Amino acid sequence: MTFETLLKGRWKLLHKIGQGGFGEIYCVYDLDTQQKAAVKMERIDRNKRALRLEIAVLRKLQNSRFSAKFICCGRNQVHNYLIMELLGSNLSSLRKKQPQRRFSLATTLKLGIQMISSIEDVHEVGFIHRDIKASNFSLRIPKNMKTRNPIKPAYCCIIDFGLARKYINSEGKLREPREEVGFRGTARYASTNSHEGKELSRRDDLWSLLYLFVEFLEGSLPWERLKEKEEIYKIKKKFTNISMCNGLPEEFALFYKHIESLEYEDKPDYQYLRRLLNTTYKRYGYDVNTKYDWEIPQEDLQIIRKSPSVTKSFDSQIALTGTTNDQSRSQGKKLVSAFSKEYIGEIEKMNNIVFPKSPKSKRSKSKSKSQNSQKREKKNNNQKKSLLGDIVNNKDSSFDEKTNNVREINEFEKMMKMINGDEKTDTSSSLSDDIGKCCCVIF
Ligand SMILES: Nc1ncnc2c1ncn2[C@@H]1O[C@H](COP(=O)(O)OP(=O)(O)OP(=O)(O)O)[C@@H](O)[C@H]1O
Repeated sequence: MTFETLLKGRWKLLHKIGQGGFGEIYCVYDLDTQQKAAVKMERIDRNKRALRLEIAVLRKLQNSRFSAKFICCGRNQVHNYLIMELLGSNLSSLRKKQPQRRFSLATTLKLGIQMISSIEDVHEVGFIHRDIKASNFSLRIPKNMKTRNPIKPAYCCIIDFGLARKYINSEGKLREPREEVGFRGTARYASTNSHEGKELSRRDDLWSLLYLFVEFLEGSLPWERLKEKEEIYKIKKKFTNISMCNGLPEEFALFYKHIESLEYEDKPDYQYLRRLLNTTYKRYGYDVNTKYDWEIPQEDLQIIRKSPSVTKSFDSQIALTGTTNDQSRSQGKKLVSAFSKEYIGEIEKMNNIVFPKSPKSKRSKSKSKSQNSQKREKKNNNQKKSLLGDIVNNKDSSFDEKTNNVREINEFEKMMKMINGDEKTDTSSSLSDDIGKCCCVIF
């Protein structure tokens, strides 16, 4: 290492825990208190300096439950550095470790409520974060939550203020928006205002948060595979409307409506947004005992891992928590991922490409069938099964008498041909496959 490994003669550098565009994060050991901490280091010779701003914001946030504790800052020959409370995993890496890379509804809501509060606290001290994304939220290590202070520190903390901007002046008044502003933030989560070079305000942090919720619940964002800002913008623009909340509990649409109604100067109603998530949480039967996904034992997680959508994750939570509320169960069924399918099609169209279909998309396709069509399919399959039974038992029965469905007749004729050896059996449409499908539906 090119820098001294003992900072201020007290903090010993242990190992690297993070790397971002602005600096490197290391775990350090405090020789005085024998506690671990985190240090963010920024090279002095860097053109862009962000650490100073970061330190300023972090210091202002010291009364917030949702911020890492500031310890000290300093500088050596090579680096400026900030020493702060050591936090745990960030939400991006946690999500990626979950089955299908998504959080359950319960975990999303629990985190979401804290994330709203953490953003509110940043706004309260006069800054907009401008880079809201999952890797900028980290969990507090549980032992750091023990405190004599009556206000218990929160579990989820907001970090990284390198792109923050003051939106109020020294008199506490809103700063005039600039005419033209360069893009700020991370393309995947940036609001459309940011793509359009507009001055960002409090509402834009919440737009990014809404994208994050969709990503948490769906496992990805519709523009996930796009790299170019302009392309991401085109898709966002097309779909940044209420339909992005399709398949999510209706409170997310209300969340959407609220932030959509906000102008540059408006203060968001954070309390209302928290209440929305809290209402969803209760409506689905979750309570204080509902665990975060990473607290659920591996064997129980297997149930969730098998599930193709949020609906199933939700059902698994019910199974795990023992809640048998029929109403909330049926509401949970509404949580289907119509959203992603719609977007993937659009991205393919715009870019003239076809993404390989994953098993998941096939599953969600079948899942999106309405109950009626599922019933119809079951009835048809029953007919098919009884017909097959008739064939096997050599009963004299004509398919026309059983059903008028032309598709079924075609399938039946195909089967007859195969039985009579007129048509080659292939893996895509074999009689055994058809029988297999019938069995799947019936058993
Ligand atoms: N106090 C902390 N304790 C533990 N880990 C931390 C701490 N601060 C940051 N990290 C980890 O380091 C990663 C990068 O930190 P941070 O986002 O502050 O750096 P950055 O250079 O601004 O990153 P980016 O360019 O991605 O915005 C975080 O995602 C987090 O996992």
